[in-house]
Amino acid sequence: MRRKIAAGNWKMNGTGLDLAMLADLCDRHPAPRCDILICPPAPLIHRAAQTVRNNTVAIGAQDCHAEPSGAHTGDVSAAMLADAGASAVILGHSERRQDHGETDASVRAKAQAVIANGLTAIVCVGETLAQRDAGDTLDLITSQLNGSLPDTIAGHSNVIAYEPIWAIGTGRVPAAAQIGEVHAFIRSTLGQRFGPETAAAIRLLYGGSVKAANAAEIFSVPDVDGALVGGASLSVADFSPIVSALEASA
Ligand SMILES: O=C[C@H](O)COP(=O)(O)O
Repeated sequence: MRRKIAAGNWKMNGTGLDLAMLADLCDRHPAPRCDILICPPAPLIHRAAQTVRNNTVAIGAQDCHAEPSGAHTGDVSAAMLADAGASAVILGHSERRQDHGETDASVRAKAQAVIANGLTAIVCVGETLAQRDAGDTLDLITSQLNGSLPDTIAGHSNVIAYEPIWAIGTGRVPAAAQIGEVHAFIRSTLGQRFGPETAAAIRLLYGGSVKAANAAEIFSVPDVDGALVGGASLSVADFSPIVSALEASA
């Protein structure tokens, strides 16, 4: 049975003042029936991990370098993130693919580093509106999965987030049937490459304008094991109801 995940991606938002939200979140979900993960900006990871220490919320990062150390100014390694208290790393988010030219190959190298350091890799895939309108969604997802995932993975150490780019921060959400089609396709594609047992263990998250108002419907879709939430993860008032909706579906 896959344990569901409510993951928050703060993106480039938040300062130390915003960490109070984490204590509130822990208080509101003292014994959650799903994993709860918050990925703040890198400078906040250590303090965030201290804030939630021994509690119900895990802390993750939004990116890392593929190398363990060296002359890579401004970058941080997976080992450094683990040392700071992170237990997961988001990789290949469309904003990083767009803003920093990240490729499937670089995402794959980062995923290998993350898994080698005992962290959970959350690998993001998803199409643009033009790709969807052209009928290319499933081909694009296939090539992103093939290129971004290492050859050797364990189900429990990998999460895939399906984030249609046109749904991110726009308030537009695919129909439940569209989400279900892509998630079922991802599960089947993973099964062909890694075998049915591993594919059945990998958690598949949906991301893109998830809010309290639409969470229950999204979580009712087969093969949706949780959400990667952007804007609505910045406050307890917005995020806690999403966690509750996921707990209710678990
Ligand atoms: O990583 C999170 C996604 O990009 C979704 O962001 P959003 O919930 O603000 O649409």
